[in-house]
Amino acid sequence: MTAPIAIIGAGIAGLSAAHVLNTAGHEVHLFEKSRGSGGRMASKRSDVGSLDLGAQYFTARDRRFIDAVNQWRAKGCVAEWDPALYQYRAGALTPSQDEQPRWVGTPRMSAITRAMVGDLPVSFGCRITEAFRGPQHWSLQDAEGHNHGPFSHVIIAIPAPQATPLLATAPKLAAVAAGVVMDPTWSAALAFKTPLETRVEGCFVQEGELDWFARNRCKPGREADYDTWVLHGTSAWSRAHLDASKEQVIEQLHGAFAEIIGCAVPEPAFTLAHRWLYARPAQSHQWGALADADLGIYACGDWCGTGRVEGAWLSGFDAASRLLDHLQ
Ligand SMILES: Cc1cc2nc3c(=O)[nH]c(=O)nc-3n(C[C@H](O)[C@H](O)[C@H](O)COP(=O)(O)OP(=O)(O)OC[C@H]3O[C@@H](n4cnc5c(N)ncnc54)[C@H](O)[C@@H]3O)c2cc1C
Ligand SMILES: NC(=O)C1=CN([C@@H]2O[C@H](COP(=O)(O)OP(=O)(O)OC[C@H]3O[C@@H](n4cnc5c(N)ncnc54)[C@H](OP(=O)(O)O)[C@@H]3O)[C@@H](O)[C@H]2O)CC=C1
Repeated sequence: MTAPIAIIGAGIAGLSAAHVLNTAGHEVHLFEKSRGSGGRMASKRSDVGSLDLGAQYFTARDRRFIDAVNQWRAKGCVAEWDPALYQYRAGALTPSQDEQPRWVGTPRMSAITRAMVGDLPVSFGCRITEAFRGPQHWSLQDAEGHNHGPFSHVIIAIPAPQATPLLATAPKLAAVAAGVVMDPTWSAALAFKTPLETRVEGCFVQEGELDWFARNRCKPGREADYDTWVLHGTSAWSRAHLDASKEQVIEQLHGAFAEIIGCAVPEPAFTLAHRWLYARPAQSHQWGALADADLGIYACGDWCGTGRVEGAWLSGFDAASRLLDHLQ
């Protein structure tokens, strides 16, 4: 019997790879350090409903990804989001509608990876710390010292700085991953009992602390008891405030939002902040995925491509396709 393929990371890249391999008849096993799937597409359940603190929406430009999005739409876990878009630049907030289709998971962003997991075997709450290559097979060690294996191949689908130590057996791949810089993003959520008197539903911000903010509850399927907003700091601001307290971050981003939004902003009934240490690669790459076919180890994730949801999905697809090619 052939040993299964190990996939480390149950974000969209790891699950995209798992789907390709599973469809081709291969047994896979996923390892995920968190309690649920999704990674940076996860949603936070809170007293004011679930909040998309990471990815806000995604676009689909590649035909293969468009096909996947259409399948998710048919299953009901994705819907189009057509917000009233604005931009803020040179001190002015102006409408900035465009024709670009934008997609979100429904009823929350995490619904997509939840559907992708389906019946696949996943070990949740299991952080892999080492990957060893024996004479024939791979084995993995987790943070509690447990061993997992044997596996025929390993796909590492986690952010580059976290992937680097797991690629120690393949020094060339490790060196490439080590050279990838990933920028942080501070995310804050505010919830108001009384809706803010504004038409804005999403805003690209081109100056100051903020990069983007959106009215979370206007996305399809979201709970609507509170008027919920998600605010993202720029990479530069987030890096400069990496060690700030959550209270300081909420205060500053709330203040910046109140300056821009152009209506009265009362004290929020609920707030939270989340720091994404490895939010996005500082620059795009065109690697697709990294592979050492002789060893049977692969690395993928948004950092191998465009640094977005589509890029992560395509990278997982590419890693799995290369593995299948190498098996032939
Ligand atoms: C604040 C923010 C806003 C964003 N906005 C958008 C947007 O609007 N549109 C867009 O297209 N993209 C956006 N992105 C980017 C998008 O979310 C990512 O490109 C994409 O989700 C990355 O997917 P991934 O599978 O490569 O990585 P991840 O989602 O990071 O998945 C990796 C998974 O591996 C797990 N893991 C890590 N280390 C280990 C380990 N050692 N062992 C086991 N498991 C491990 C993690 O818990 C995680 O679940 C945003 C990202 C952030 C942070
Ligand atoms: N914060 C993070 O860590 C992080 C944020 N990411 C953001 O994800 C979206 C997705 O990018 P994508 O290319 O899929 O979407 P768009 O085509 O909607 O946006 C791309 C950039 O183009 C500018 N833009 C697009 N539409 C408009 C508009 N109607 N009015 C004004 N500007 C628009 C905008 O860039 P600038 O603010 O002008 O620099 C968009 O950012 C995207 O927002 C990323 O920033 C991805 C990964 C991590």
